[in-house]
Amino acid sequence: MKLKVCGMRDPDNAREMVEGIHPDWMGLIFYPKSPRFVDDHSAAAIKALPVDKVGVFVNASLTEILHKIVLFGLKAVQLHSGESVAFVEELRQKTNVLIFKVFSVNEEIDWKSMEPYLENIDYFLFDTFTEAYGGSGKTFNWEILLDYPFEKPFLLSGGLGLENIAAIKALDSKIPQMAGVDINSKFEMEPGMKNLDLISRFRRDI
Ligand SMILES: O=C(O)c1ccccc1N[C@@H]1O[C@H](COP(=O)(O)O)[C@@H](O)[C@H]1O
Repeated sequence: MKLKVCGMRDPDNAREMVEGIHPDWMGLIFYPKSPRFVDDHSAAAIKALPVDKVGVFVNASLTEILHKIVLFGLKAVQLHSGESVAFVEELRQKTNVLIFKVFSVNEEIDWKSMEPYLENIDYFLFDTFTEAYGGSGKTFNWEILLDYPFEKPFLLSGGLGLENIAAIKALDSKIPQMAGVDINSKFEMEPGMKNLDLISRFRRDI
């Protein structure tokens, strides 16, 4: 199962995380209203670390996303708001990084509305709905995902913690398209500062 550790912004904490955990991806949140917002100075320091970086964007312009991809050597972008199909298509044409399209889950998922994105993205990512866009620390009802109708792989997110390991593995065994997990606020000492001991335990047991 792939592992994305999101919301890193302290270069020392990020380096220790990469050296100790070797995640598949590290997420950098470029949304100024997030308590995990990474400024350009810190992102530049993190750029050199040997891990694939995912830029997380909320209501960002195409120009901003393309600029950050080049500036920080991003390998993927996570589109965490209501980006249109046309927006994603244009992004796909202008860059070759992986695209994760987020769908925030409230009570239900409208599978039909996801279909037009299929040809221009690499992963769907399911997160718990929150007015703050992400980082809620809450899980959603994963039963909904048992009806997942596409071949496209997806990542599970939203409030994942050590207490969810057994349930994550059970879900993973039932849905072949589930490619990995995205962890964030449940592994923090404070917003943006990860507890590496907790992440190691998660990595070991997942
Ligand atoms: O973490 C944030 O502050 C955040 C803000 C805006 C958009 C995305 C954000 N984080 C993403 O939220 C999910 C779930 O996080 P959590 O486990 O519930 O804390 C994760 O994908 C982060 O990338």
